[in-house]
Amino acid sequence: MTNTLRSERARPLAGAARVPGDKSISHRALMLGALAVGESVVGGLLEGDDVLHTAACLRALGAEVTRRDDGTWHLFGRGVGGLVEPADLLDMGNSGTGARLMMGLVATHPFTTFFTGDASLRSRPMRRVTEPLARMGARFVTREGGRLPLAVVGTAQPVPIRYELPVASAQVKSALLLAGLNTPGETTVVEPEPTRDHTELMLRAFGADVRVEPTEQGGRVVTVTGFPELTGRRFEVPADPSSAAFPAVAALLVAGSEILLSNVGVNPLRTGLYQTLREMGADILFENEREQGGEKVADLRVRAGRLKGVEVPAERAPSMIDEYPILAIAAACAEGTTRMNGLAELRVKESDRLGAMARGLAACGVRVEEEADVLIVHGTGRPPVGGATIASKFDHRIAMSFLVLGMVAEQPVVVDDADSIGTSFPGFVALMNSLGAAIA
Ligand SMILES: O=C(O)C1=C[C@@H](OP(=O)(O)O)[C@@H](O)[C@H](O)C1
Ligand SMILES: C=C(OP(=O)(O)O)C(=O)O
Repeated sequence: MTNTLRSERARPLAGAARVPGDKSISHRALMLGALAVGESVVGGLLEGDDVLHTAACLRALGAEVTRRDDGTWHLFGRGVGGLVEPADLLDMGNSGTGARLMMGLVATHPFTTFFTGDASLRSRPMRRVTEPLARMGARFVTREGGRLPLAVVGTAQPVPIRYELPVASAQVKSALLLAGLNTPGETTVVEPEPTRDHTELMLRAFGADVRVEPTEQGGRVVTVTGFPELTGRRFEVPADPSSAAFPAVAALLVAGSEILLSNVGVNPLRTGLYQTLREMGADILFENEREQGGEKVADLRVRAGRLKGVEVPAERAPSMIDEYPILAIAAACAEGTTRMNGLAELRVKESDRLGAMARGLAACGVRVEEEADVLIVHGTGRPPVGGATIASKFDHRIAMSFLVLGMVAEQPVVVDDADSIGTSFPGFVALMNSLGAAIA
């Protein structure tokens, strides 16, 4: 049976909440803990399905990964190059990050690994990682289109490469840096625009030598030196700014709201949504800004207010790539037109998010235009009609975005299958309802 959810008009949102741990950082903390020598302890880990799949895969690769009753995760790693051949397929579930980073990890180990995932992940492009990893010496057996299921035949004699990313992707960059750990010499990735740098920051914290230099065109050159001695450490995962986006936008849209979201990661390469919302006139404060384990965090205070449409430049996409669905909801309630540029990558996420937002908003009475890589939303400054049932296509961000729309729309919004929310935001419904939503 599918888990249908219905979101009705909310009362003004009030109170404080802490959204779950950052998904990107959680994957990386487990992976580096599995490569480090000695014990690593991770607090605040996201216990969503995507990250739990990564934990299970690392166990299959020989690392000791356990959860204690106090909620901390304890890892005893195998040392760089010490992973062992898994006895079965690795199922990455719904997770593009898990699949692509893990493929990098095993590509420079001398054994064979078989990867699969759910229907959504099996439709996503993998050539973007197999192509550069093949240059390092790994071989791949893939289906038509280079999609999962696929086999990685890892190389015993990896060669370091310098690779220019054709698309800005933190996942591809990270896959290559992780492959570079068990490779002699220096592995270099050139990114056309800066993307989230959690891998670089965490590699350094675990003891690796990582150099980052700007390019003249505004990109970055990232270099990792092979065979570092990674040492186990304690790590506290901040709350996920991509998850905080849902209660934050809900509080902006429901009149009379004021909420506080604590301990949210505000790495500048992740905060494009908050910058855009401020340009739309939103009242969002980053209070008590501080640093935690090499990452910036803050408490977000959000107050409701009127928003106006804006143009979002394509260069901002990497810093808010997962936030366009919820931004489109804010745009639908704003006064005037919002034009979001440079969205080609949205077509290859858990679903075609550009198409899904355009169709869902139109069904809720919003005037939208969809181009190949542009979404244009015409807001009227009044709440949309709503009243539609949205096909979420097992995409967590589509499901959560339309449940937020239901909180302000004239008529309730129904999401046909909300199980996907557990991939990134377990406890979403309870948290939103504790603030004032009516989702059931
Ligand atoms: O590196 C990461 O943790 C992520 C990178 C982004 O993907 P791309 O690298 O495909 O842009 C993002 O969409 C994903 O949710 C998480
Ligand atoms: C795109 C996302 O994740 P992934 O690529 O890891 O599946 C996301 O969380 O929005």
